Amino acid sequence: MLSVRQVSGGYAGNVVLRDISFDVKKGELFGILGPNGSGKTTLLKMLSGILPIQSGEIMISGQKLQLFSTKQLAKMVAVLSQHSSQSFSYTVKETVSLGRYAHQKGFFQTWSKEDEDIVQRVMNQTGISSFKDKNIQELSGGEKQRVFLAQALAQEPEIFLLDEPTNHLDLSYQKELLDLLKKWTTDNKLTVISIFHDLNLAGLYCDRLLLLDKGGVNINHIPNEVLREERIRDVYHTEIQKHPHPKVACPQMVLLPNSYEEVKNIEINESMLMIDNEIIKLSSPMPLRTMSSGVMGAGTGWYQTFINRHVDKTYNCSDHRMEMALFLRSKGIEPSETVGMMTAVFLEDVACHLIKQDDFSIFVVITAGVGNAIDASKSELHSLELIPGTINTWIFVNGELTEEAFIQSIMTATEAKVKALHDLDVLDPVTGTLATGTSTDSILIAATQIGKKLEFAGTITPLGKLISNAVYKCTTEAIQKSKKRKQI
Ligand SMILES: Nc1ncnc2c1ncn2[C@@H]1O[C@H](COP(=O)(O)OP(=O)(O)OP(=O)(O)O)[C@@H](O)[C@H]1O
Repeated sequence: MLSVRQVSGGYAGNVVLRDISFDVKKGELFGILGPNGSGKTTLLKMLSGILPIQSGEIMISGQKLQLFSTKQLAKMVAVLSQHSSQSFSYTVKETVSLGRYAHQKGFFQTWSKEDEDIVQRVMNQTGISSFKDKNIQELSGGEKQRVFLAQALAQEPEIFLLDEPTNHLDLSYQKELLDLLKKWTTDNKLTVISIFHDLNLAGLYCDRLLLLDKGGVNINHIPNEVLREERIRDVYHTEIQKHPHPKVACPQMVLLPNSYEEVKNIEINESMLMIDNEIIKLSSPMPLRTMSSGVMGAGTGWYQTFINRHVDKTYNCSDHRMEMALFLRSKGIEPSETVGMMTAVFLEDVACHLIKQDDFSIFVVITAGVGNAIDASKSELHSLELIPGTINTWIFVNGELTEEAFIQSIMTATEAKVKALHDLDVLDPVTGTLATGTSTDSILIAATQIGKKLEFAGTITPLGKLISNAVYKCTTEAIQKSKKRKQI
């Protein structure tokens, strides 16, 4: 659809862009990124024909941009610039209707039913019909932005060029505008080329991204390749971290504020633990990064309070999450800031252990009942009935874990737990074979994310060795305590 070949140019005496080449396919949503002054707006001006290029070639549908007449270009290419809002004193509908100019035919240009229908439709789509008779000067920045968007859409262009279209728009209109553009690219094969400052919106909506740096192309690729931590850090000169979006397969970047570096080193240890008949509670002085399978706070997150709650063997509740949330609230604990687990084990039989290395440490807290023990290799022989007896494993790491290390910590802890069960000869009551766990075990890995960077947690790594050691010891001790209680 659009082809840019070795284009250079800028302003009198100031070459801003050098040797830019890229192609945009019909129906693509193509994002242009880059730091302030990298040449994004200059490039967009060149694509729209406002700014002549000094060398190279811009082709639209196989024809050189310079060979289009103004009217032909206006039919083909619509532009929503950053400064569209410096407007004349027209009503909203009049402003939108101006978008039809290039489509009007003959010397006495007449307003057709088609023109009217299109104007009505785009006003509905952009949510501006309700104030169509208002003077545009009376609108807010976001409302004006939507009016100019409607004007551009009324043009029914094949290519739509936008300079930071979400500027001035609140969260819901940002989403609506981009959803609408995306829909137009898929339904009507509209080609959208847009400048973005918000890397996350670009990552969410664009098919491809062009990253400009100091007037040149750094990369032109799919969002996942462009939005790489090292690349964005180098081009934007700022600390940033990449995360997967929780719902869709799109990259997201988060900024790291400077205050993040200033948090003092703290150690999660036994002094933060409180144990009574009802709960084991660990209150951290700051939120910890977690990965867990708790009833509350499952998955990944940041949590400050950790609860292991004793419930009766007969505990049965159709909505145990809701019941747990009510229970926590009754104790003055905020459920949204809490990782919560349940166990029928007597809480005084908990085993905990702090192990230190030179520059990091871990604190492990385990309760273990094995009435529900199961051999994972023969689990198909079990019915779904849940018998009380659960191993709840908490591992607090005073250090900074990578994503790999979080997952490896879970693997290492599980291996150490299985070995403890084997060495204690814990049997699956249904199969009579050695148990590998219980059917309701839960795990929590919680890290301060300050101090020593711990990249890996496999069994042979420094962190893995500590986890293996502490989990094996604590699981063994907790099972022995709970077995002893049963014998009494
Ligand atoms: N009209 C102009 N005349 C001369 N130089 C200009 C003009 N407009 C922009 N420039 C210069 O061209 C360079 C690129 O500007 P441009 O507006 O294209 O950057 P940008 O990437 O869009 O930046 P921003 O993110 O700040 O909008 C800058 O150094 C700027 O000072």
